[in-house]
Amino acid sequence: MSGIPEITIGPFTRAQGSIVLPGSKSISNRALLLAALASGTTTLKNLLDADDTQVMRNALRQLGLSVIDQANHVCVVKGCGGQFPVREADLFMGNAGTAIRPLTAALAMQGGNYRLSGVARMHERPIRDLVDGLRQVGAKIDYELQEGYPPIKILAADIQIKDVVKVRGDVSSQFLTALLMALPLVAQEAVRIEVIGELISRPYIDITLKLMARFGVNVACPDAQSFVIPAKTSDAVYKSPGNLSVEGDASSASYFLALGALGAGPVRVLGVGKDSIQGDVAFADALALMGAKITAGEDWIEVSGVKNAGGKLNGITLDCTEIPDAAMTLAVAALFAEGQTRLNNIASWRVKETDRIAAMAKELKKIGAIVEEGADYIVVQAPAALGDWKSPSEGIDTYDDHRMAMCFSLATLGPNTLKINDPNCVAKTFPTYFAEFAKIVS
Ligand SMILES: O=C(O)C1=C[C@@H](OP(=O)(O)O)[C@@H](O)[C@H](O)C1
Ligand SMILES: C=C(OP(=O)(O)O)C(=O)O
Repeated sequence: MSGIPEITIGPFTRAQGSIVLPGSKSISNRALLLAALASGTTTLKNLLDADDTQVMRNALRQLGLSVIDQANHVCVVKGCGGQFPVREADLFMGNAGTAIRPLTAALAMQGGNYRLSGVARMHERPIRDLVDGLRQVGAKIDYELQEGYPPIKILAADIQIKDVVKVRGDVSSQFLTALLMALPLVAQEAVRIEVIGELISRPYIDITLKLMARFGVNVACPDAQSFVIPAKTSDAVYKSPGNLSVEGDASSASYFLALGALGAGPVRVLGVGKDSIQGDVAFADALALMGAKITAGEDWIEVSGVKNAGGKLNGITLDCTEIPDAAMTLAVAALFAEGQTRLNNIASWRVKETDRIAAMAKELKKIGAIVEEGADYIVVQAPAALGDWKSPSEGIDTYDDHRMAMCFSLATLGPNTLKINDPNCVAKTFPTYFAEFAKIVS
């Protein structure tokens, strides 16, 4: 990433305006892969243009697909009907979990030889539960460096479908998502995927199921831990829906919604609303619980300040397993709340772009917050008085984590100027973040 080393911004007192959200990362990468695997041509509208979707597009092109970017975030994908034209490839997946995990599963069904690697941090992000799931159907996958982590090599193998495939769901839901999207390609008989133990980040599974249904594959869910993939009736199991419009990104919306609460608002996000299929729209409910004034329509949400007369948010205790990404925004909003905010069930933060619990705790403390971290929780208490807010001269470190940079931009609604290091890491999901932020704050 070409990078300016830092930006120094704020302090701001107001936030007001509206923003058209970029496309959802989760929907974009699922739609790209399903369109590639489908029969027919799919025109994707409002596709996210960012690092995570770029690595997916590049990988699909390397695999022999026609993936044509057009103006205004339109992308046209000619599907291959289930079999990638290229049988050997070395694919770079950056730090995109939504690219490497689903693609690994789809490639393991192909009977070709592939290598998948990423940035250094990707090689510290687990993939074992997915590999274990794929090995149950005969996939041959080797770890190149460290057992359980990318880079991985997929070797040509005969896939033998079984009636039950088991997968753990407590480290990442993306492993289940990957199996759900890939197994229909080889399901001569119906296959039941059984989740062992807790399933975190469940709303992302619902996104997967809804998109698979758009491409013609309907998965049954007889109970919360089981998913039944129907037996395939033709070689090309996925069928293009023709056009598919990607919703605005609900996780990206969270920063602007928080701004609407901290800076009196109104701030309106356009592109997600009551009809969204993304779990992170529940961030608006969490913000309401903290005292923000929220209204919503089918495809917009607006925040106009805070309900209570003092104009301050109140701290909350929340189980965040269903909103792991937007929960980070709550941790920084907690800087502006009366009382402490406790975010529970966030162990997965530790295996994402960085160890987000440790990073969040360290940087919030630099600003003057009182923070306690545990294996799977964080407690944040605002600086006691205005005079206790600090503006660290070394700046806020962002750990190559887009969400750290976006979250900490909110702290500029405090009393001080803030230096944010490596702001361009937002390119992972929201390259224009700071330009949009600048339009809203004053
Ligand atoms: O499937 C997805 O699109 C995602 C699932 C979540 O990951 P986990 O399931 O690892 O929590 C989320 O944090 C990530 O940004 C996107
Ligand atoms: C966890 C995230 O990304 P990934 O899709 O790489 O898991 C995220 O965007 O917050």
